[in-house]
Amino acid sequence: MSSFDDTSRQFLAWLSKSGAEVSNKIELQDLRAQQAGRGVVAVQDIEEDELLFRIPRSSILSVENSILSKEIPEATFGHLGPWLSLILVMLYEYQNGDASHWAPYFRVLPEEFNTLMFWEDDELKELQASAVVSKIGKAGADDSFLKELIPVIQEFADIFFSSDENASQRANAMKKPHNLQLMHKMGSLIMAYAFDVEPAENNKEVDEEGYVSEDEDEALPKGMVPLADMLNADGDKNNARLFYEESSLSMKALKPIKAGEEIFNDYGPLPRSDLLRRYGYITDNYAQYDVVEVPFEMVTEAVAAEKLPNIDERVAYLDEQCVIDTGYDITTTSPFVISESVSTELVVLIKTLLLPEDEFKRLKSRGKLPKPDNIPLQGAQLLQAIVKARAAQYPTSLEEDLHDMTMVSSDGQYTSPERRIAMAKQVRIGEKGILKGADEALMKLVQELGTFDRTAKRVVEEVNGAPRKRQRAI
Ligand SMILES: C[S@@+](CC[C@H](N)C(=O)[O-])C[C@H]1O[C@@H](n2cnc3c(N)ncnc32)[C@H](O)[C@@H]1O
Repeated sequence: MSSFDDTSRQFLAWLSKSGAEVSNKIELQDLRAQQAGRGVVAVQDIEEDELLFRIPRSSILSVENSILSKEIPEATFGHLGPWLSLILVMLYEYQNGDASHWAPYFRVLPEEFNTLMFWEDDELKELQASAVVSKIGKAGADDSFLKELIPVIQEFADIFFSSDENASQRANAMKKPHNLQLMHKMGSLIMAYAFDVEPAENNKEVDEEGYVSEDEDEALPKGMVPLADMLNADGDKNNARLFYEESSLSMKALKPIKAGEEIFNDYGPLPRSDLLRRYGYITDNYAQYDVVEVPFEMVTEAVAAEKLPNIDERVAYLDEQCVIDTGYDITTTSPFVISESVSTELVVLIKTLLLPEDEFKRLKSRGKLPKPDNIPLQGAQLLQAIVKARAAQYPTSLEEDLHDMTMVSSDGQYTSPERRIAMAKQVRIGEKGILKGADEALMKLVQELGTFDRTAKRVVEEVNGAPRKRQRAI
């Protein structure tokens, strides 16, 4: 048995000693040949709703369960927030080595990551103009480690380093690059592995009609749930879900699963760019969620070229109406249909900026906005100019990328530059494909709107799409 399998076995033994129940119809398998680390696979047929495993709440690696939370004031954790609090606890448990209750769990967690946080600059460059590059947030994370997390470790050094006589030096050394890197690793583990853990007791107030009050600001505590986080995900292949019970968390089958099939969780409908940022892998099954973000500035730049009147007043009004955002999404649909692919806000923004002055004043006086359908000729032209400008931000064309296509190979090193570059290329090909589809459809629409006649009406409806069902108030 390889040491990889040995580590899995020891982890499972630790888990059942901690009170977990694991069905003998599943196995934790070595999926490294598919570059997927470990994964959970059915070894016998499983029925819908069948229990796959049950993990006691006490096995969750969380702030609540760590002894650190008995030693450090609650207010300190409150101040740090769920994310940094869990990083603090994980650092503490990790540096405790074999003395930590979660030592066998740490041994199955990865040490190497393909998430964008760990990419070299020349690897990130391969993502070209993808908006995801600006969302990695490495500098921001470093800043919170230095300004928020390390001061807590320094303040409670004796507790954190369990009365080591060098505790304060060790706390000061947390600023060193290798320790900041360790914090990033813990942060990446949380991003790719942790669950938002629903509390055992539902303390939410129930109103007279029996509805539970939802406080949107109330962030659920994060927790690392052993084994539940060994499930991979692959787009729509989700076939299991974690259910929160009073003293345990149960993973159950959502549908019948055949022996030999992998058991998949649901990481959400993420575009491949975000999947790469948060989870460090991509599969074709996420291509359906790809998206291109058009920055707001790109819209104002295109509008500036049109020399339209009174832009500032209109932008201020649109801001009041919550239409102004940092960016707007264009998504993938085949064929491209404006009403489904272009963000409603972007269409409303363009239509408002193009309104004749008296029409704008009339809508504004009634606190209304134009409908997000039936974009006029000038709007379609403007949108096409924006799409072209966005595509021009990528230094290579879609055709060049497709000509020199490197597939994401499952051979070789997991974190090799070749693998990362191939994944980046897939992301940018997806984004350029969306822009190409949008450009072609808008070109058709512009031509038809330019020479509008009865037959053209059909084409216009095809590309514009049917009127939106749920529209913003007008
Ligand atoms: C919650 S963990 C799942 C367990 C993980 N495979 C392991 O060995 O620790 C999420 C990580 O698993 C990997 N992963 C998940 N689904 C995958 C898939 N379909 N293909 C390849 N890797 C996948 C990615 O590295 C991701 O960051």
